[in-house]
Amino acid sequence: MSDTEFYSTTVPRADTDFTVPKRYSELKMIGRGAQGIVCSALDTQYGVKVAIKKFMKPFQTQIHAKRAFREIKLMQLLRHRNIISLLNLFTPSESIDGFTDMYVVMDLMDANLCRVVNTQLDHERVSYLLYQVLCAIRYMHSAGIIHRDLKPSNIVVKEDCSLKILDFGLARNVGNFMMTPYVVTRYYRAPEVILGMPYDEKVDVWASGCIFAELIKGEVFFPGSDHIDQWHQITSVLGTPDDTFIDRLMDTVKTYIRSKPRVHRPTWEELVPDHLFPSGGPNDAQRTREGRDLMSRMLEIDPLKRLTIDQCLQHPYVRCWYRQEEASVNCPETYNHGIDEVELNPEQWKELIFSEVTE
Ligand SMILES: O=C(Nc1cccc(-c2n[nH]c3ccc(-c4nc[nH]n4)cc23)c1)c1ccco1
Repeated sequence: MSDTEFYSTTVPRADTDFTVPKRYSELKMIGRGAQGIVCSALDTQYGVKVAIKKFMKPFQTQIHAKRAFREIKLMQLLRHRNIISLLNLFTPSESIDGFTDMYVVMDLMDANLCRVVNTQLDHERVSYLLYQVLCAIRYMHSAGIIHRDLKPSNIVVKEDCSLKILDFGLARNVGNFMMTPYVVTRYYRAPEVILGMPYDEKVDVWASGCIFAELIKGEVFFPGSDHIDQWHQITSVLGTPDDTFIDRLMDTVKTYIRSKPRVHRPTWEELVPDHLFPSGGPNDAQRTREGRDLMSRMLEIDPLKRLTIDQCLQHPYVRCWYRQEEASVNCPETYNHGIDEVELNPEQWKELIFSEVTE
């Protein structure tokens, strides 16, 4: 197998050790994801800092295996400055019999967007962060991928305000059933997903709009406690949608919504008043008007009325950042969703993932 020299090191605070090639040193724990533990490290071969994520027995269950395999395939397929990239992939196991752990090496960023949403950001930073989210999502759509689970915890940033999307959301046919103790965050789920309607790329525009509103408001815009409450939050803030949308719903849902008292539609000046936006800059008043306008067109309950990603990128609030190489570049290949539908047993997943890691 590989002629790489490995060494084992216990990472402070992490309840597991990392067995990695000697080129990686100074491992420090930085986070714990649903699939495994993440460390920062120094890649002495290039003199750069990297993030290393350890997947423990990624083939143990169908859900873990499918998600791990999909994540690797997508990181290999998607090459965009606003999407986390795969720098290295390895396992210390010499043979498939001993194969247990897999390690993924990625760009190291400075923080999760969760850490940033409740800080006071000026229009320049807010619009630049939003622009980068839109570029990443547009690029994923060009590869035939709809994220469906975009949220601040899946986004990482650097001091210079550069941003990368961390993961690739949910596979098409996977519901949001997860046995792990992690709570599924639904605050960013589009109305059509909550109401079980057919959905398309517009679901990612909704999520981006929710993240934008959170950056401005400093707190979650639609904090639903569960599925039904998520719908209540949305309608209590935006008002009951008009009949053109409700008529397209399934009868049971239509009856339910019509059974509720109609909520009046507030103005967007009432929803996000000026004082929530950055002020004090020379053209902040103009930027606030542009920002509120874009937000209102992203957070349209009816996906048919909601802006497309390309229309968002052309909006004055973010158009100032527009550059072809990131805002209109397309992924040269489309993702083969067949991978998401394949059902394998743990032994088959183990072989498939091992071959992917060692090829
Ligand atoms: O904490 C620091 N950085 C930090 C903070 C939060 C995320 C990342 C991060 N960068 N790259 C990644 C790739 C994957 C993940 C991931 N988290 C779950 N799953 N995957 C996370 C990252 C990095 C730090 C301290 C000193 C210098 O940086």
